[in-house]
Amino acid sequence: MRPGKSSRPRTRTRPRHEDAVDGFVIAVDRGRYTCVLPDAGPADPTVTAMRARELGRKSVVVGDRVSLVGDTSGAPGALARIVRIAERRSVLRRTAEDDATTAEGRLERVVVANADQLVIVSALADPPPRTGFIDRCLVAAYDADIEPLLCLTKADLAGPEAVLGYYTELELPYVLIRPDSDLAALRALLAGRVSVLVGHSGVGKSTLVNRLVPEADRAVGTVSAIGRGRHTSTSAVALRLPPQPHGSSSPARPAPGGDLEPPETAGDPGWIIDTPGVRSFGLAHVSAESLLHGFPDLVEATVDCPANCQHTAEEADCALDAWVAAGKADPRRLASYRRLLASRSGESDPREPERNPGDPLAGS
Ligand SMILES: Nc1nc2c(ncn2[C@@H]2O[C@H](COP(=O)(O)OP(=O)(O)OP(=O)(O)O)[C@@H](O)[C@H]2O)c(=O)[nH]1
Ligand SMILES: [Zn+2]
Repeated sequence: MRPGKSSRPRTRTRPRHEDAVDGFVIAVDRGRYTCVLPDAGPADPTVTAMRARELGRKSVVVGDRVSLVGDTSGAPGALARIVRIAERRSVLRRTAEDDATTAEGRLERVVVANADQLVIVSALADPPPRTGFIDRCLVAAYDADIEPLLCLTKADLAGPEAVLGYYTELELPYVLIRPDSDLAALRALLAGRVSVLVGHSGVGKSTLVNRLVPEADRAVGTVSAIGRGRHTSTSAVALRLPPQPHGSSSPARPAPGGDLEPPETAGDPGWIIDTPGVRSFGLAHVSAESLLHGFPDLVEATVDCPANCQHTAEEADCALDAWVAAGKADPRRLASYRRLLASRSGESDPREPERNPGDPLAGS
């Protein structure tokens, strides 16, 4: 051993990567991972990386915090290697279907790692809001331990009363978006956080993303694409929100939906993750118990249920029926919960066309 050199043992087969740098995965495309380094500004190059073999079968998804070795210069053609994935703060999952007894239902996908917030984008008209879809998203959010935010678009076409009435008991935070609305309240709720946007085709998600991040240039009214003129993709992509002029990123007014205070963010405008391929949230990975947590307005009732109550309509003594009959929750909420319960056990529901697997880019 040469003096002056580190005495730490080095194995030839497993380098320890103490020189690794931190990266944040912003896009995944055919085995190539686009990462940003923590101190990089918007103008700095991104780093393209591949997985190191030592990761085994662990998948790397958008939102992952990783350790990078190799060429992290971001120069054209440079390729780094991902050697570690940091422990995830949250994991947003979906299955292709609801029924865990089918092959598709068992195919569980991690959509995004480390998100703080799930922004459920729903139009108030054209297409009409689908509370079944929103309820699904809420289940996925609570299951992943991610805070939901209801983002109601096309507020110029219809009022939010019906949707908000349905969620009265939940005190869901929400924002209303119209073409001319100033996005300060939404930006305040996005600041300092990583927020995932989900929504059906046509709800105005791409329009909203383009307003929030003009340089993202997401295709509007057609299939969504990553970047300018590139192939279309169904995978998620993280976009850095632009810094706001001083003062406007933390308005004094709270979100109209509740008492949610914007977090103290030291000027970090946050990140949004667009998910063009996610048109539905199959919930086969969510236990019946966790499913109920997507319905906090119903949870309390179930303490009066008989032991092992499945809470289905067939359960004669399920306390949920009395709870709703007594006016303590909206009957439509119970119906929605039971629809999800039923679809998990393989019963199809004609009222929920979003469950039909198909081409997610078909725009239907
Ligand atoms: N009236 C009204 N129309 C809107 C609003 N936001 C978006 N639109 C229109 O709604 C249509 C769909 O918008 P998109 O942004 O493409 O919707 P999307 O959710 O991204 O749907 P995909 O492109 O299929 O992913 C477009 O014609 C938009 O111009 C809004 O706030 N009000
Ligand atoms: Zn019950």
